[in-house]
This record gives sequence, structure tokens and C-alpha cells, in this order.
Amino acid sequence: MSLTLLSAARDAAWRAVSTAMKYPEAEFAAYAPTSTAAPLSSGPDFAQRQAQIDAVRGGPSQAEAEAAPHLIFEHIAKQYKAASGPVQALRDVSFTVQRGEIFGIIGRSGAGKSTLLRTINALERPDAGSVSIDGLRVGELDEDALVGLRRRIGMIFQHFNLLSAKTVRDNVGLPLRVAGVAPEQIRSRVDALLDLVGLRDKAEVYPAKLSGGQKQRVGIARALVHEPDVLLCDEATSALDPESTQSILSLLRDVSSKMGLTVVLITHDMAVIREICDRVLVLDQGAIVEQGEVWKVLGDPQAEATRALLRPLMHGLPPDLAAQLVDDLQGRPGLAILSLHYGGAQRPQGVSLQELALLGPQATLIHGGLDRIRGHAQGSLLLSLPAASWHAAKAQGLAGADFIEVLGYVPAPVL
Ligand SMILES: Nc1ncnc2c1ncn2[C@@H]1O[C@H](COP(=O)(O)OP(=O)(O)OP(=O)(O)O)[C@@H](O)[C@H]1O
Repeated sequence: MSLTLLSAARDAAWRAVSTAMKYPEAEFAAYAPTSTAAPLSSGPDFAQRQAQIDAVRGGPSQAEAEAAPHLIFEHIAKQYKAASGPVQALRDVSFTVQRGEIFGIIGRSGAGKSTLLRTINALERPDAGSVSIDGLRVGELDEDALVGLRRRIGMIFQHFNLLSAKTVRDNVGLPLRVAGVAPEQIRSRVDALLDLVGLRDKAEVYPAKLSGGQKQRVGIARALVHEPDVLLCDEATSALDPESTQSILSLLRDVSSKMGLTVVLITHDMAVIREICDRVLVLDQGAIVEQGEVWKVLGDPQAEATRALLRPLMHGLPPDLAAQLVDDLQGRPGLAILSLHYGGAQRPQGVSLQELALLGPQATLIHGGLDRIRGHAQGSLLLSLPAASWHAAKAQGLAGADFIEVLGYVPAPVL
């Protein structure tokens, strides 16, 4: 087949893929052939391009490259024109993501998460500001360079976006086939990826016969076919049950560390952030309201939006128990109900029972719990105890807690 014919055949295959998929061509543009690039064999063309640029510029030292952020967002703004008027989806958003980190973006519905995520692979163009990847400004890349860039950025979706008429093997291999990779290379790369995601035995199965978790594993394998160095996850576990969510999150963590992938994920579920992310950024109405290491943000949330998103994870007092405690307090003068809060900053090893013992033998643990986030113990414990022992314990410190809230106290009668 002549070169022109090969290129025309690939164009046709590409058009068939985008039509069959029924979502924007741009989303699958990583599969499209470039007008100038040779068929992809295996090489990371984006990395090569970067290496060439580095060579011309004198190149960063390895230490500099490791310390330099992988992704840089500078003053991103985006406004949509809706029927009801303009919608400001992003406002002056600036942050960085380090190479190899798992970075979470959380916010309520409509906060701007998808818009922000899609600026990374130029599925959305900001009105102002810039996104840089390895020092290259995404907004300045031409179409061919964008195709190269998108091959370095894998993406997985909430609803998996698999082709129902293709087997697992063909779904995973499709981007390579469209990019013109030789069949035997496709086969060996797909086999390796199916091994990685634990689906080798499902290679010839159609998506309809897979569970949600298995479909997302196929989505992950497909996102990794071009050996990307960035993986974008768009609510990747929102359609999954808790058990599948756990297994997909641990697969992502595994893949990220094995392949040195930078992962950027968006979610509205703080449990996902707690489970997998190194750092988190909280978006509210298009603006950053908080960001930092996950254990710090979760242990001491500053913004109301963060607190609202955290509420489902709090070991809060169930309403029926609260009512019972009030009744209980009425008849027990001298009793106090305390909530001991642990933010985790000083406590990588957990909470010592010796410290809790300072509260005395009559202290009763009523409710609560601790989580461990990146080695930091966080949570709260609700206790009842005679106020006198609380005062004694206070004199010796806070029984290990970062702060203690007195929820109720019935003064003892004056004799
Ligand atoms: N194509 C569009 N046209 C008009 N408005 C849009 C468009 N895309 C997004 N928006 C609006 O921009 C705002 C941010 O949307 P975006 O999808 O980025 O938020 P999100 O945090 O991802 O929300 P969700 O969690 O519900 O997916 C919302 O108010 C949304 O309605």
C-alpha cells in the first residue's frame, strides 16, 4: 500500500472510531494520525520533542528536571456562554503538579473540575492563562504537536467509553491500530497491559460481559497503550460499587508507581482523595479555595466548601445518640461529654492509650474513630467522664488530642 493510501485508510478508520464513539473527535484525537509523523512504533514522541528542545536550550540537569513541576497552571480563566447568560467556569486558577504525584481536584457539582481537567489535553481552551507540560505551553502547540501531546496523556472516564462491538483486546489495541502500529507489536503490548490490569483471561470477551470494575480496568489499559506520562481520571470510580472503587484505586496507585505516571484525578468524593491522592485542590465556583497535602487539608480544613465535602467522612454523632446523651446528662450531675479531635500533625504513630488513660477509669468511649492518611492519625473520639477527672487530665495535657470540645456538662449541685 502506498503512503498516501495508508494515510487515507487511517483517516477513514479514525473517522469511523469518532463516529462510533459518539463523543467529540478531540477526545480521541490522540488516536488520529498526524499529517507529518511516521506511524507510531513505540517511541514517546512528546518526550523526544522535549529532549530536542532541552538540548537546544542547554537542557535542565536531572535534579532540576525532577524538582521542576510536571504541570503548571497559570491564571486560568474560562467562561461559557449559556442560554441563561455567561457562566464563569474557572477564575484565575494557578497551581502546579509534580512529576509522579497523584493529584486530586475536588469540588461540588459545577465547581469547574471537568473544565480544568480538560485544559490539560486542550479539550478545553482557556480564555486566559496557560497550562504548561514539561515546560511546553499547551496553548501554543499546533495540531500535529497536540496529537503528540495527547499520546503522552492517557484519560479514563466515568462511563468507561468502551466500544461494545469490540472485544477487550480490540478496545485496548484500537489506539495503536489507528496510529499504524504493526499487529504483532499491538498484540504483545495489549497482552502486557491486560496482564498489568489483571484481565488477560478476558481478552476475547465483549464489554457487555464485564462488571463495572472490569470495564474500568479495560479503560485504564487503553489509556496506557501509548505509554503516557500523565493520566487524567474523570470521575473514574463514580459509577462503581465500593469494592470495585477500592480495587480500581489500588490499581491506579500501583500503575502510577510502576510507570512513574503523574495522575490528575477529579472527583466529588473525598473518600477517593483520602484513599489515593498525595495533594488535593478544592475548587468552588471556579476558584481555588484550598490546596495542600491531603492529610493536612483533611485534618484541618479551612474552607467551608472543603468542610461540606468532608462531612460524609466525619465520625459525626448520629442524631438518635445525641438525643440519648442529652437525656442521659440530665440525670447525672458532674458529668461532661467531650469530643477529642486529632488532626494528625504531631501523630504519625497514632494515639497512645496511655495518653487516653489520663482521662481516668470512669471515662467511657461513646462514639468516634480514627483514620490513617499518609501515616497521620486523624478523627475524633466522643467520651463521657466526670468533669473532675477531665480537669485533672487537662492539667497534664490534652490526653494527646489537638483540641478538645466540651459538648455538654451538668454542674454538680453545690452542697
Ligand atoms: N459547554 C458548556 N456550555 C455552557 N456551560 C458549561 C459548559 N460546560 C460546563 N459549563 C458550566 O460551567 C460550570 C463548570 O462546569 P464543569 O463541568 O467544569 O464542572 P464540574 O465541577 O466538573 O461539575 P460536575 O461535577 O457536575 O461534572 C458549570 O456551571 C457548568 O454548567
